[in-house]
Amino acid sequence: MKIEGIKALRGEIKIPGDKSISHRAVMLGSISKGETTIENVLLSEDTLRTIECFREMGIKIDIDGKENRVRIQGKGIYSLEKPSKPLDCGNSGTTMRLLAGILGGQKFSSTLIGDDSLSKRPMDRIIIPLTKMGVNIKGEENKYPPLRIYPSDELQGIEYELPIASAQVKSSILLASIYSKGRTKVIEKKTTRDHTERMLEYFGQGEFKGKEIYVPGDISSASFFIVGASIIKDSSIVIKDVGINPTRSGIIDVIKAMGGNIRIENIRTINNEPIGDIFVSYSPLKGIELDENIIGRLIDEIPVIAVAAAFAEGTTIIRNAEELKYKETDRIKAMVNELRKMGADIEALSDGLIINGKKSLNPTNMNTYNDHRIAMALSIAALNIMGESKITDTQCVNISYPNFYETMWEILE
Ligand SMILES: O=C(O)C1=C[C@@H](OP(=O)(O)O)[C@@H](O)[C@H](O)C1
Ligand SMILES: C=C(OP(=O)(O)O)C(=O)O
Repeated sequence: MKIEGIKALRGEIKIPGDKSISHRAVMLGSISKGETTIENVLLSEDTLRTIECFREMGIKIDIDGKENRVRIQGKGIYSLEKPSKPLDCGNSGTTMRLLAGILGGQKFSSTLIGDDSLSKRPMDRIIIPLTKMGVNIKGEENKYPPLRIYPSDELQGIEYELPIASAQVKSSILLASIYSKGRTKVIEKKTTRDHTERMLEYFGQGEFKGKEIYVPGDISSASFFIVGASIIKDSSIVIKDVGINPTRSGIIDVIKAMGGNIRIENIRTINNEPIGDIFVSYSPLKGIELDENIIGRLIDEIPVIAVAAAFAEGTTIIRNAEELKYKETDRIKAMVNELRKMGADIEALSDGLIINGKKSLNPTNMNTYNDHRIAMALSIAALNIMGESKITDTQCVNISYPNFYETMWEILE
């Protein structure tokens, strides 16, 4: 992909549906009774993996790609059928970790596999609490995929304090608790996204009934354009219908604290999730130190926050973000390597980054490490650099945002 520096980002855009909410809607729809319709669902490689896994287990799911709509014919929490082959989660950590919670309560054996990247990501974080609940789950070296899950006696609710801030671990436990006897309580010291809690409430207690769901635009996908419009002079954009759940909106707080020009209008709630329109325009940014409690509210936005920091005046410090090492790639290492190629002053910490901003950076050749967030963050940096940058392997944007480049071309001037 060749990207040249541009004058501005201008216009009104709509962002595809939230990835986390789309996964959860497909999962809960598949174990509910009756029809669930999901509007504005994200149809990307990751969410299609979740859909395929439930189809493998006998759930009828119709996809209308033109309308971004999915219809699920659910038959209840015990209606899943034994899959005839391993369930392939591809690149998607959310699919593997959340699905393991549901599969733990089934009366059949199953295996969860993933691609090279997912196969290196830690699963002991779910194996440990699920095992405490009575789930019979095994990983390679007790830690890595494939995960093998065997039927077990009735599961027991647990009280569990999350040792790491992870919505995927929390959600895996909550989904297993649907199949458990007694109460489950998950304690988190640091805020992580609460979409599972909100959606469980929306589907109702006891037996889940099929529902209509509208998925808000993904604030993580919006963040690339929020940063782009903040750093590229003369930019002014509107991003319609974005999810602004407070457990996800750390990016807005950070850009505001850096001196960004950003406001939210038309705030309303749809199926238990807040949504609004985000207005962003260019404003000179200054470096800040991120509060440790905000990290869970913007974990996937750190690569693009690093880009904002690279062009800001002064120093930005990000700590308590060791989790970045366990994503699709080591995102600390990837951002340091690639931003340095552009001439940025950036240093890796064991749990974060220190970035001294510069007025301008240089065009160069960059790698994405096949990580969608790295690809999109670097693309935004390239838009703010005079001359032509080249980025290899940008097809990985299909993991979370298949139309990313189309939208980008649409609004650049
Ligand atoms: O629950 C979710 O949908 C997600 C939680 C986060 O992962 P962790 O729970 O591993 O932090 C995030 O990075 C991922 O993109 C989606
Ligand atoms: C880490 C991510 O997703 P997952 O964990 O589902 O692979 C992400 O989308 O940035």
